[in-house]
Amino acid sequence: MSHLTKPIKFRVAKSLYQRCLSTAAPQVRIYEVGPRDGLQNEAKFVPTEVKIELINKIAAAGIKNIESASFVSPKWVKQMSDGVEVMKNLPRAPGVNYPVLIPNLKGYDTAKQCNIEEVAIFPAGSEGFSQKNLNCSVEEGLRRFKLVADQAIKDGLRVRGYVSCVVGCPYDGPIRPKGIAKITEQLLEMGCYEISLGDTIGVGTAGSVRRLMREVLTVAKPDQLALHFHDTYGQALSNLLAGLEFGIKTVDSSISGLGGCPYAHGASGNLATEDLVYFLYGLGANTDVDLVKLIEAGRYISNYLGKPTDSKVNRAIGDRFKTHNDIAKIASCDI
Ligand SMILES: CC(C)(COP(=O)([O-])OP(=O)([O-])OC[C@H]1O[C@@H](n2cnc3c(N)ncnc32)[C@H](O)[C@@H]1OP(=O)([O-])[O-])[C@@H](O)C(=O)NCCC(=O)NCCSC(=O)C[C@@](C)(O)CC(=O)[O-]
Repeated sequence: MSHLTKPIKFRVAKSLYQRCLSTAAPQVRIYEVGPRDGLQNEAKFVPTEVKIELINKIAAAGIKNIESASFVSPKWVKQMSDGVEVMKNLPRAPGVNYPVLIPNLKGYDTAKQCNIEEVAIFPAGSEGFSQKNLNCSVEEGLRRFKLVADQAIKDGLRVRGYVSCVVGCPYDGPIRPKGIAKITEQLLEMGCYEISLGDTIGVGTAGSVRRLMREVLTVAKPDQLALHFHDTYGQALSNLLAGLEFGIKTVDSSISGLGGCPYAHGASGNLATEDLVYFLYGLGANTDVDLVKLIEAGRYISNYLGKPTDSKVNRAIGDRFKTHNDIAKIASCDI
């Protein structure tokens, strides 16, 4: 039995292991958002070739879903203004999905020229954030996103939906789960195959995530949901554990913990992909991800940006452990 498939000894993780899985190991689908959500907040423009190299390194580590660009207005987010160049020059690895973020039909028409298979639409869960991020009300945002979803589905593309500010909003404060469930339902009705619940400013706790899950699961099945936690208050992993206990199997994360939103000041990066993979190793999950290569990808972008990684695992591993199995052993406390 490999270290990756071995049930671990902590009681909470063992119960999760037993509850979530019918097979030998938990299956968690990782949806990487670093090249988009991670980089969009960087003030200094990251050249197209660096973005492409980062995406290639993440794919080489075994991540199968990598949100690679957005086609938003360059006046609003300049960092993402090279979406066409990224998507036209990006080599596609077999079996890897490269979705892009789309705000409106104009962005969709541009993206459509770039050999894309999946788009993500992103209404806000609060009025204040919708006005700042999309320059329109939640209702108007949903109307525009429906136009995008209708067209994408007609063109044979997959559509993913985000709801942002699912727990708290930097402008409106705490957000009621009922409203988030309603938007989730509307996105499902539009034909989204999955809805990612975004704690955009990272204020959620295991308690607020549980309340949110109970409400949203009245309109969606667990396999129609994904969890997207920013780690501003250091709660992302405990929030994730709370969400996984409801049977959610898709998790968004960002290489090196990069991220933030230009319209949510003070929000930090997403849950780091390296930390997520280490956490999943600990649960005995078979992620098919090579954490050593992932750590290299994280270091590549942190070095380029000239700042320390926000992944605790990347920092802790240092240069001490060189192989996938070494790290898996530490994560399962089996040394
Ligand atoms: C929605 C808009 C476009 C409205 O922006 P607007 O200014 O209201 O748009 P408009 O329709 O009035 O058009 C104004 C100008 O923008 C142009 N324009 C309009 N659309 C596009 C486009 N797609 N691509 C290129 N150009 C565009 C349009 O052609 C026009 O050009 P002009 O005639 O002045 O020369 C703008 O507010 C926008 O781009 N917002 C996106 C902001 C953003 O990217 N935020 C970060 C992503 S969301 C996020 O991070 C949260 C998430 C998803 O990760 C979940 C979580 O973390 O929880």
